[in-house]
Amino acid sequence: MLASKVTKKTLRWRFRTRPLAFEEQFDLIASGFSTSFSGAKSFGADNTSSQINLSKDTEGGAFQLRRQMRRDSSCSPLFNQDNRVVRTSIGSFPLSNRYYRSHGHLKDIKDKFLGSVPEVVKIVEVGPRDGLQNEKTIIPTEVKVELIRLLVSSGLPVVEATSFVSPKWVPQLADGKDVIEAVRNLTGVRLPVLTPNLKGFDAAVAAGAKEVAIFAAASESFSRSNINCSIEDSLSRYRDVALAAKNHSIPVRGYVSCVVGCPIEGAVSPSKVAYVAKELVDMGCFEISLGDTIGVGTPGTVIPMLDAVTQVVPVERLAVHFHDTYGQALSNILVSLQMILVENLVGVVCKLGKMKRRN
Ligand SMILES: CC(C)(COP(=O)([O-])OP(=O)([O-])OC[C@H]1O[C@@H](n2cnc3c(N)ncnc32)[C@H](O)[C@@H]1OP(=O)([O-])[O-])[C@@H](O)C(=O)NCCC(=O)NCCSC(=O)C[C@@](C)(O)CC(=O)[O-]
Repeated sequence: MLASKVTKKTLRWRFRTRPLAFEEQFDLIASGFSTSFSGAKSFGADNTSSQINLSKDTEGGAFQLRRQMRRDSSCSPLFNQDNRVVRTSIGSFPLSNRYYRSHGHLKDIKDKFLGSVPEVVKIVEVGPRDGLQNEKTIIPTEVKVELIRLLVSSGLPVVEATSFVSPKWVPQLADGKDVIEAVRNLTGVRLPVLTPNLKGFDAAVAAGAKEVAIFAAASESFSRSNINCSIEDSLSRYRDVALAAKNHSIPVRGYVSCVVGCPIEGAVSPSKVAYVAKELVDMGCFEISLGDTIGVGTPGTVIPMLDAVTQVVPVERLAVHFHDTYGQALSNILVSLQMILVENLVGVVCKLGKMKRRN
C-alpha cells in the first residue's frame, strides 16, 4: 500500500510533482489515511505516526496538488475542468472545503459508503493488557494502575486490565493481582482480565476481577506456541473456566486469535475460525472477539472470515480486534461495520486497543 511504503518526504514529493491517480488516492484511504471514520489518531499503532503525519500534511499537499493541476489540466478523475476537486474518495480526504465543487455531491458519496454504518460503536480498550504484555521493559504497577484510571476517566466503558497467565510466559503482567486490587473498585467501567485456565480464573476472582476473558486460537500452531496446548485441549480447559465462571455469575468474553493469518501457518481458513467461535459461544461466552493477531488481514480476507463466522454466531455477539501492523486496522474495521449492513443487523463491537507488531 502506498501509505505504508512512502515516507512523509516522498509523499510531499509526489504531491508536488504530479497528482495522485484515483487508485493511489484509494490506496491512501485504505491504508488508514482517512481519519474521519473513527479517529485514526487514537491508534497507538506501528504505522500511526505515518498516518498522522500524512493527515497533518494534507492541507499543504492539497494546495500543491491544486496548483499543479492549474498548470496541467490533463486531469486525474479527481478534478473537473475548473481544476477543482470533484471526487474525494469517500469524502474524507481532508482538503479544505473551498476546493469542493458541491457539498451535496460529497454527501451522496458519504451516504453511499457510510450511510447505514451503525452510529454507535462500543470500544473495548485493551492497551493495559494487549499493549503492555509486549513491552520490552516491565512497566511499574503504579504506572499501569494510573494508565487504567486515565483510560476509565476518558469515558471508556470497558478496559481490559491485565492477565492472570503464567509469569514465566508473560512476565510483563506478573503483577496482575496487584493491578486488579488497585482498580477493582473503579465504578462505571468493566475491567475484564485474561484467564487461560482454572488456576488463572481462581487467582483473578480472588483478586477481585468481575469479568474474565478466555482466548483460543484458530491456528493449531499458534495455540501451541501461545498457550502450550492444542485447540481442542484449550477448548476443554475453557469449558472448565466457563463453568466455574457461571457458578460465580462472572461474565466470560471469548477471543479467537489468528482469524485471518497465523505467524507460523500462514492463511487460516474461515471455517476454522467459525468453528472455534461457535465452541466459545456454546460454552457460554457472551461475546466473541475476532482477533487478527498479527495484523495481516485486509478487507479481502476479513470479509470471507466474517461471512463464515456470522453463519454460526449472531452478529450482535461479535467484536473485531485488528492489529494495525501493516496499517490495515481502519479499513478492516470499516469493512466489518459495512458487513453488519450486509447482514442487516445492528450492534458491533470494535476493539481499538494499543496495536503492536507481534513477532
Ligand atoms: C496457558 C499457560 C499457563 C500454559 O503454560 P504451561 O507451561 O503449559 O502450564 P502448566 O500447567 O504446565 O504450568 C507451568 C507453570 O505455570 C504455572 N501456571 C499455570 N497457569 C498459570 C496461571 N494462570 N497463572 C500463573 N501461573 C500459572 C504453573 O503453576 C506452573 O508453575 P511452576 O510449577 O512451574 O512454578 C501458559 O502458556 C500461559 O500463561 N500462556 C499465556 C500466553 C499469553 O498470555 N499470551 C498473550 C495473550 S493472547 C493474545 O494476546 C491474543 C489476543 C487475546 O490479544 C487476541 C489477538 O490479538 O488476536
